[in-house]
Amino acid sequence: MSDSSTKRFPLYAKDYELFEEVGEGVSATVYRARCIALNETVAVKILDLEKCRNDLETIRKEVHIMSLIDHPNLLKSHCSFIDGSSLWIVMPYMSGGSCFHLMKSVHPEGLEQPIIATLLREVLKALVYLHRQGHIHRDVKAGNILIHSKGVVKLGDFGVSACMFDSGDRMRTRNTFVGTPCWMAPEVMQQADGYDFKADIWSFGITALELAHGHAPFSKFPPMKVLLMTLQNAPPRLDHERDKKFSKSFKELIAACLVKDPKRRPTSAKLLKHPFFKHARSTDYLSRKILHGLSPLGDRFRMLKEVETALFKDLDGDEDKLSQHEYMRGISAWNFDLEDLKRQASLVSKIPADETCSSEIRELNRTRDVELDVPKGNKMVQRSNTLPLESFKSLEKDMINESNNQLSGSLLSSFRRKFLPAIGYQVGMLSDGRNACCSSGGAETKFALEEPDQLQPLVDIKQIKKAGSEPEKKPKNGYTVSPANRASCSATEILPLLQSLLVQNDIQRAKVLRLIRFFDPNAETGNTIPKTQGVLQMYPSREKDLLSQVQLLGKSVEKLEDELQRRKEINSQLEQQISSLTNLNSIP
Ligand SMILES: Nc1ncnc2c1ncn2[C@@H]1O[C@H](COP(=O)(O)OP(=O)(O)OP(=O)(O)O)[C@@H](O)[C@H]1O
Repeated sequence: MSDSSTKRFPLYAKDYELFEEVGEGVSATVYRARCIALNETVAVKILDLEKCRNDLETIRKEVHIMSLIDHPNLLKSHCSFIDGSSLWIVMPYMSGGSCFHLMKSVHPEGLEQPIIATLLREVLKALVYLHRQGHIHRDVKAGNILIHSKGVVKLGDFGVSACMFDSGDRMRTRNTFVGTPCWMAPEVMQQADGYDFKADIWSFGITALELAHGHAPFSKFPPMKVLLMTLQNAPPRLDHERDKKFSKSFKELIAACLVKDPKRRPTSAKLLKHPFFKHARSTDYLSRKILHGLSPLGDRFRMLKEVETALFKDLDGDEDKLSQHEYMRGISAWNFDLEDLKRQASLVSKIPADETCSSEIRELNRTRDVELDVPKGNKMVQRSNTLPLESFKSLEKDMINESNNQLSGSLLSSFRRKFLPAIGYQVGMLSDGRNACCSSGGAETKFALEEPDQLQPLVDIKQIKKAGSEPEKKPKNGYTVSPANRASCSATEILPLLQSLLVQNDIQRAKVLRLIRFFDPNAETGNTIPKTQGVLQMYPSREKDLLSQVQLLGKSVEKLEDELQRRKEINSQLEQQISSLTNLNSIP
């Protein structure tokens, strides 16, 4: 790689010749390209700002960090600029691609120890530098470790990084729920106050396991399950039997990183001195061992995309498949809406603390505040009915899978929401036309539109699994309590969940009405929800973009109406079951 630090890269799209696609993120596509004036091969990451999931500040930050960093193991941008409605980031071309893609295409079972040690050492050097500069990367994973044909390793993607020295709003983003769940540290999931560099050390440990096995721990599970498993299970490890080929020092390195209490994790600088890195070799070794003989990055990327398309042809409605799909693509789209998450969790646990709440329910509510295997002093272990962990802990294991599926589904909805164009973007930034990116950050005019997906109900007890050997019968609505189950399920366990279902219709309804009022503050909503067509007809002269938003919204309202109907049916069945359970419970 030639030293490009002194070169001036042009700031116009016409000065670059784009070739094949070599990578893809949520809102960006990466191309191999040539800078015509300098006759240099580069990578150009093009973000479609109209489709962008991030707000301008986030993008501005990524570009800013990429232009400022100066370390051989960090992917620095040559330049960036806006072309039409796209942001172009020009950077060194890493012809080996990412470790994630490398494993997916050539090493599905993972890499050999000396290769892992070499890769991790380089990544760790990048982290030492970043942490010294006060940055937390927050998305360390194989997908963001890029390799050049000469074996040079660089950590990229600063889309969700945060600065420890930020104040005000920027500081708050340090405490937000971003990253990719499989790699996310427990304290990040729990929104611990002011989590720090050590979050990267956890992700680093997970990345080490990912490189060893070819996939990250829990990668086959949907996001909510990953959250639960990370929080509740013992940290993942290299296995004694399965991972015999790896040294004791590797196992120790992973164990040192994957400690739930961040204070007990080593710093990046200390970790760099770990005996495991004695297994590391030169970067030449990397190029000989893993890059030699590989087909060009574009071909590998195209093949992976074809496999992915064949595997995930029909994603509609299948949340588990969608989850796997996003994992396969290796994207960092999992920046959930935390408020969504809390609201959803509160639906699981929120039990009316008023007269409608029986003493049994109150007792359950009190006893569900179970302390889990999480660092002391953390918010999540405090008594609360609105944070997720208590809620899930309080559910019977048999029930938890079902309700988790529902919750993760909703998180994915949250995730899908990021794809919807932000109207504010189109108005605020793109009308300016060409702008040097670093100076464009102030143009944000995004407004908060509560997206339709947010309205999806969360908690649905699809079924209570059978106890004993009685065959399970699933009625159409998916909820059944067989006589044997009734005997094993206490009313105190079931009633809170049933009650939470009862309040959901009202919540959904209120949200639909709010959305209608958003589009027409004067709308006569009363007790009736107008049909979708009605909403569209209200705005015949609005711009195309707004119309497509309304159409999207309309579809969701229709879905919601169906859902409301379905829930009404479930509710009436549940009421019957509540009364039969109450009767059962009253039998001495
Ligand atoms: N400089 C580069 N050289 C070669 N390939 C690259 C380069 N930068 C990125 N890629 C490829 O493109 C993919 C997407 O890039 P990147 O992760 O920066 O996009 P993103 O939209 O930020 O993704 P994410 O969804 O992970 O946030 C990477 O995983 C990598 O495979």
